Amino acid sequence: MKKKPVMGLTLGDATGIGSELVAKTLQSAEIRQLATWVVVGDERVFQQGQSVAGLSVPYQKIANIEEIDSEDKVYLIDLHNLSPDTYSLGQLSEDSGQATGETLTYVLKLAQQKKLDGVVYAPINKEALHRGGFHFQDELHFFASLLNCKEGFSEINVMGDLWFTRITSHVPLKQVSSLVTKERVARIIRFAQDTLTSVGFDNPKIVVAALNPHAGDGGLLGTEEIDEIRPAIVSAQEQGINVEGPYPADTIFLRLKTKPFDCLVSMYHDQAQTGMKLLGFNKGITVSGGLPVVITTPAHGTAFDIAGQGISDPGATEQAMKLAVRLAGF
Ligand SMILES: NC(=O)C1=CN([C@@H]2O[C@H](COP(=O)(O)OP(=O)(O)OC[C@H]3O[C@@H](n4cnc5c(N)ncnc54)[C@H](O)[C@@H]3O)[C@@H](O)[C@H]2O)C=CC1
Ligand SMILES: NCC(=O)COP(=O)(O)O
Repeated sequence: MKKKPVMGLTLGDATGIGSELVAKTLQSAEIRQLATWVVVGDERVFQQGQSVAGLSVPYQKIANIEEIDSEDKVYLIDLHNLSPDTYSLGQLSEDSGQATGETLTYVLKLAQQKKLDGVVYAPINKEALHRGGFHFQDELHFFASLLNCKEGFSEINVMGDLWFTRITSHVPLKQVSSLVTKERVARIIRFAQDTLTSVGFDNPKIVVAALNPHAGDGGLLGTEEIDEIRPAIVSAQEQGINVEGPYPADTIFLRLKTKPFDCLVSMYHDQAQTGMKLLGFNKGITVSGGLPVVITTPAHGTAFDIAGQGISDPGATEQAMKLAVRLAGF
């Protein structure tokens, strides 16, 4: 039995803060002893990250995963697919997006073959990934396609003991209302229940946000609560799920302060992400939930405005690494 998991760690979009974050996190002895970390990406990008962070990470370069000879080293698989001469930090690059997609493909295939116990990716840029030739609405759909998953997946955010998931995610706001259906709400409530149970929650308490101002005010301000959300909640309650709502979204974080819910189901991306990120920008994690491979990432993005300055906070990436190890069963 292995004492430590073998975890893939990608550098994210090279134009952002990803390689700097990877260098900073691997500087921590606590993080290094958690797993055998296998950095996958271009060595020159990794070196750029170390230089921006002002530190040097000891690692052993290997040609493939079979060359790992110790649980206690950091390894690098150099894909040699992106030279820092071809992009500028803080500026979107198609080349970098293409390398990001190639790197994630490589690392997910290793995980699919059980040669990695999980994957942590430093922040990527969705637009660059798309322009680089990976035509998916977001990385979750890209991962699902690579792993041959058609349904049953969704983003999950984790902030300490509080979990979040969403009825809609990376879609234009004008599509949200049509996607808030009874079936979808019921499915995501069930997804939240199953996810939290699988990580050890006993009878998790789930709260569901409304879509409209003041939960629609009896239909005056919108009818999705009456027609779609409430019936889905009632149906979930009848199946024994400990779920409440819909509650007005503008005060739902206040409710979380006074009543200890375990999971908030929101209707659209910014509804919960805004509050979640305010709770601790340096702690939030995103999990690609419902896939056969453990995949985590920090909840923040590529931060082009500070790329190359060495001031990025590695806290959320460290949390993503710790959670990935836990989800991998170690
Ligand atoms: N983990 C991932 O792969 C994620 C990727 N993204 C992608 O990142 C790109 C940029 O997204 P934005 O909405 O601009 O959000 P962002 O999170 O990149 O930046 C928002 C603000 O937070 C600051 N910030 C972010 N991370 C920080 C850190 N570790 N330390 C200090 N300050 C930090 C930035 O400087 C900026 O002012 C988009 O393409 C988005 O899709 C967004 C969230 C997660
Ligand atoms: N890459 C994960 C991701 O995009 C999650 O962040 P968010 O866009 O949902 O805030």
